[in-house]
Amino acid sequence: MIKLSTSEPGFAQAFRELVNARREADADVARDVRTIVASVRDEGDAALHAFTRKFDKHDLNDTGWRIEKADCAAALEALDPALRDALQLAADRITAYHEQQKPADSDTTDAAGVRTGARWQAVEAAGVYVPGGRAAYPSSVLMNAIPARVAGVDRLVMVTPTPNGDVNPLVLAAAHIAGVDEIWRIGGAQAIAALAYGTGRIAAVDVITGPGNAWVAEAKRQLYGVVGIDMVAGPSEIVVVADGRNDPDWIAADLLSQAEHDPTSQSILLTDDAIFAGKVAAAVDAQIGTLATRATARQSWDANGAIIVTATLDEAIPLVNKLAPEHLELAVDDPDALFARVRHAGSVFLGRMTPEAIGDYVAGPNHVLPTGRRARFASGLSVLDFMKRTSFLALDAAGLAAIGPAAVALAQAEGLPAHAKSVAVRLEQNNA
Ligand SMILES: NC(=O)c1ccc[n+]([C@@H]2O[C@H](COP(=O)([O-])OP(=O)(O)OC[C@H]3O[C@@H](n4cnc5c(N)ncnc54)[C@H](O)[C@@H]3O)[C@@H](O)[C@H]2O)c1
Ligand SMILES: N[C@H](CO)Cc1c[nH]c[nH+]1
Ligand SMILES: [Zn+2]
Repeated sequence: MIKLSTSEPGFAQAFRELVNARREADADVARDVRTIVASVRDEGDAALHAFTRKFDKHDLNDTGWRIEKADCAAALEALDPALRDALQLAADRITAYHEQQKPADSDTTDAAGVRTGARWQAVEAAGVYVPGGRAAYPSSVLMNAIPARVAGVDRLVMVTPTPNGDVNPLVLAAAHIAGVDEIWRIGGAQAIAALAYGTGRIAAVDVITGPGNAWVAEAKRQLYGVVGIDMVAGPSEIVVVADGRNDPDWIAADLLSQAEHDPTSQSILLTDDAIFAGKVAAAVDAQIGTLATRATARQSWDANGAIIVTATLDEAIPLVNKLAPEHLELAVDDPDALFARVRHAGSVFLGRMTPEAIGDYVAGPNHVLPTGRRARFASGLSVLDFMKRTSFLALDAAGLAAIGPAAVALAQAEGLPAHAKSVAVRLEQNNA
């Protein structure tokens, strides 16, 4: 963990280095992903079989390639009732939030008599990636699959690695609640390539969504264009802006909640209180050893964690905008005052009683969010990621007479006579 203070002379340079540090795909990951993607494209299921044996340590021919719907129904049935209720509460809240995102079609006729509009439709097939390497993510099943269902996707395919052949029943139960159609026991870059190109067993999809580690994120990036993607959602991140009136233990827990995801995760505290900063650092060290995930959290905190002391909390916000974090907590009395000045963040958690983890599971907004400063230009997963828009237009003779001559003039100026003619012939007939 690095400690910085805006009052120190070397701050600008040190902060630049923090912002520009590459935690995700390095050159080796990009190269390895290219090899994996090419193998799956050329060898299909044989490559999936080999990579699954290598990375997930099981033989798909023994464990089975697919998880059947009946297994998911049985997993839900067998679930501890409290967990079943928790999953259902999460699913209901996520559904309600995402229902509000459904876009409206438009169809208007303007003053020139020209009818224009747009019609939204779901993609036919969507593939959702549910991480499963270090931890199983039933919550990510709901966060991916529910928006797809709300959008109206016809075929919803889920891929998730099952390391050593072990299946997490909660993941299956969540898939049942969310209405997933197909589940394949594959992960990593090979799973993304299989969804993009299709293999003998797995039919290709139109869009792939979901978070994952560096190999998953890089595969999505490389395959964008062959297939649609939501965004690049890699290792988790959190920035907490907190004043000295917070309980250091609470803030330390918030920082560790994202550090425990991945050694390349990043947790950063910004505070205007140097004494509080020291207390949080001590609380992180005290708590880390108590976590079952301590090895991962320790690596993440040591390598990528930061505590930055600012002169005022106002001074923290431009720094937040440079970091463009996946998650931003504003643990202050008047979070809206700071929030008004936040331009770049995937999701913002307002006030002392809104820990980021509540958004990971049950609040309703999506937890699949842009990482690696991509919140500058990307947004969290939504119903729109599973839909596309077709525009349409209709003119009658009067409408064409009103705007056609301008089209002819522009076509001629572009040196495209066939364009000009296709409009002009109709205008001439109108005038005849
Ligand atoms: N941004 C978000 O919205 C969000 C949400 C949830 C989770 N996450 C992130 O998802 C990630 C989950 O990572 P995970 O590892 O637990 O699961 P994962 O499913 O993303 O990755 C596991 C797969 O990675 C591949 N892999 C592992 N080592 C490899 C290597 N050396 N070479 C090639 N491929 C390799 C394997 O194929 C394996 O199946 C974490 O980084 C977490 O922070 C992000
Ligand atoms: N924090 C992750 C997104 O970065 C999502 C998640 C799932 N489970 C726990 N957390
Ligand atoms: Zn999380």
